[in-house]
Order: sequence, then C-alpha cells, then structure tokens
Amino acid sequence: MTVRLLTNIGRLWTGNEVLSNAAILVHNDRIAWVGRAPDLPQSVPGVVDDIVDVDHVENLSGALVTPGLIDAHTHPVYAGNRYAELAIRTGGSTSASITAAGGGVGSTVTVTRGTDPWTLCNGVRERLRGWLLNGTTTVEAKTGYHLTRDGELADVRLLRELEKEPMMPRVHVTFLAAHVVPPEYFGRQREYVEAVGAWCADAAAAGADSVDVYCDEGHFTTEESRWVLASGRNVGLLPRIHAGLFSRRGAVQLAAELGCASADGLHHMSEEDIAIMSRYGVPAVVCPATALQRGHLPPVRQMIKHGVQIALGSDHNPGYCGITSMSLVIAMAVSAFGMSVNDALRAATLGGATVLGAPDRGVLQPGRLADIVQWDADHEGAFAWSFGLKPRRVWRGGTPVQ
Ligand SMILES: N=CN[C@@H](CCC(=O)O)C(=O)O
Repeated sequence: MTVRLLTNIGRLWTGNEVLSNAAILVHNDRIAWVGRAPDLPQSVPGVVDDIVDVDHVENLSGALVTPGLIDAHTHPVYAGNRYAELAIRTGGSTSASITAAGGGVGSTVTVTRGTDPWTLCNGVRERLRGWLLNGTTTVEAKTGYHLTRDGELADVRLLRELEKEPMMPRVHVTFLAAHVVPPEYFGRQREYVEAVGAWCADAAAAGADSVDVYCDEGHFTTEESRWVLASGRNVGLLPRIHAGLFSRRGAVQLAAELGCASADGLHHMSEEDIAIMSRYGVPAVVCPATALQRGHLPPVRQMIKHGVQIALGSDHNPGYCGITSMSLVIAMAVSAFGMSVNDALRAATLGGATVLGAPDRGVLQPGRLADIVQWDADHEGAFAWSFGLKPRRVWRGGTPVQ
C-alpha cells in the first residue's frame, strides 16, 4: 500500500473548483482526500492513522496542479510520414487531387502494411510516451491504417499491450477499419462495409472500446456508417463518428439516432445540427489544429451556448498533425475557437472523460484515479500564454512518471 501526500499546491484546478494552498492525499492509484492544506485531517480512515506517518510527501512549490489531460481523438498507429504531401496541400492542392495522385490515407496504409510489427510498435510507443510526458494521462487511439481484418486486430492488441508498459498513458482503443476503402475493395465498397461490420465482434474480443466510422465525401455514406456503427454497438463497442470534416452528410443526425458517444470534427455544421446535438445529448470532439489547417472552424461557442458537451482532441495523424501536447491544443482552442481557458481545460479533462465513458478520471476528487499534473506555472491562464505549457511532474494512478 502506498500513501502519498502532495503539499504546497499553490493553485489546484480540480475540475469542480479552484483552491489555493491545497493538498492531495493519494492512496495507491486513487485520490483519498483533496482540499485546502490547513483543512488536512490528522487521520483518514482506511488510508492513514496519523498524517505524519505518510511515507511519501512531495512539496509542489506553489505550482498549478490539474487533473491529467485527456486527448479524445488521435490516430497514432501508423508508419512513415506525409510531410511532402502536406507541403503540396498547403500550396493549394485539394484532398481529391492528392488522393488521385496516390497520396492521402491510402499512402499511409501502403507504408504501414509494409512495416514490420516491431518497427510499428516502436513508433507507436514513442508517440504515446510523448503524450504522457506532456501531461496527457489518457489518450483515445484509433486504428485505421491497415484496413485488413488481421492488421486492424493486431493494431487493437498493440495498443492494449502498450498501455500495460511503464511510462504509457491510459489508452481508449477505437476500431476504425471504416477509415477509407482499401484498394483491394475498390468498386466493392458495400462488401468492405459488411466485412468491417463482421470484424467488430473480433475487435471487441481483442480489446477495443469503441468503433468509429469516417462519414464523409470520399469515405463512407450515412447508410454504410449506420451499418458499421450498429454492428459495433451490438457487440458492446461505443459508437463514435467522424462528422462534417469536409461536408454535411447527415452524420450528426446518425449520431443522434444511434446514441453515439461522440461526433468528431464538425468543421461543417448547421444550426440544426447544433440543435440536434443539444436535444439528443451528442457530445462533440473538436480538434483545433486540423480545423485550422483545413480552414473551417467548428462553431464551438454556439455549441457551448446550446449546452453541447465539448471534448478536445489533437487529431494527431500522419497526414495533418503531429501534436502530442494537449496543453498546446488547449491554447489553440482558446485562440481559434474563442473558448475560455476554463472551458478549454474542462474540455481537455472532464469533457474527455465523459466522451470516453470513463467516469473514474478528469476531475480531482476522492475515489477518482490519481492522474495528476504539476505544471510549470502558478495559474491556469498560462495555458493560453505558453502555447505548449510543460508539466514539471506527472502522476499516473498515483505513480510518478519519469
Ligand atoms: N481525423 C481523421 N483522419 C484524418 C486523416 C488521417 C490521414 O490523413 O492520415 C483526417 O481526415 O483529418
């Protein structure tokens, strides 16, 4: 049994409230007590009889402390890069012309399929470690660059295995075989969709938590998306959907119909879509880096005004964005989406926990996981100022990282 006392916290942003001169008592991997330091009890039943006997006491030097950050949308299981493609894209080439020239997601599929599992594993491990070292203790991670049954299942298992290693964040594994249609199914899209529907049970057995589909132009129709998501939901996977990245295609309506855990992207959406998300309680995952790159911003303030739950994602993927720092994503959300620091920080903690169906994290209170970050600042406003605020220390389940 490990009991740890974090003291001299200058500013504690718990997710529920902000406390000055605070302390946190951690028992094994959970939070046992949180409050102002002067209120720290002498004994906590079942944890410590006398607070002076606590074995690990850490002085946090007056710093800002928050819950571990949560990245609600990433694509980290790939090999290679597409830097040259991005240079062309920023010069004005369209996605359609890039895909027609052999680029896009399909080119990463080719490279990933041709990469040995050991090399692929090392690349994914390195990326996941990057998230943790930057203060992100939970990462939603999608498959989607093998697009064969065995390759996609291997990706699910890889993520599940890596999560068990030291120095890794917690991983929420999302099965995204419905990313694009792979070349061997060109002209047989319906067959691929049915195959993916059938693979969902294997993905769930391999350890996937969610199923996702890219519902958009050049990807999958709403009918096809419904098939995949309903198949996944039937075997216990949480459905989530890429919605409105290029166009409005009824993905938001489908998300409401199926009770999706999240609709992600939302660069193109109408007032009616916002009303639907609000009415049916569909949470939004918005990703400022890729929204900025595409030049279409989701109407986040409108969504907040209408009570839509917001989570933030880096949308790390090989085509557009290599970010593994959610503190950078928070700063981008503040400047690009007009979110307040508080709303952005909440979206990157409790918002993420909500969309991932993980009520054990995202807020610092007794009984929750002791996923905690001490930042190199004394106020949360520093997130908006720093564009990549660094942690001084990270605890995952009460254990210090590094
Ligand atoms: N967000 C989802 N997928 C990415 C594409 C990934 C890639 O290009 O490899 C996107 O279209 O934003």
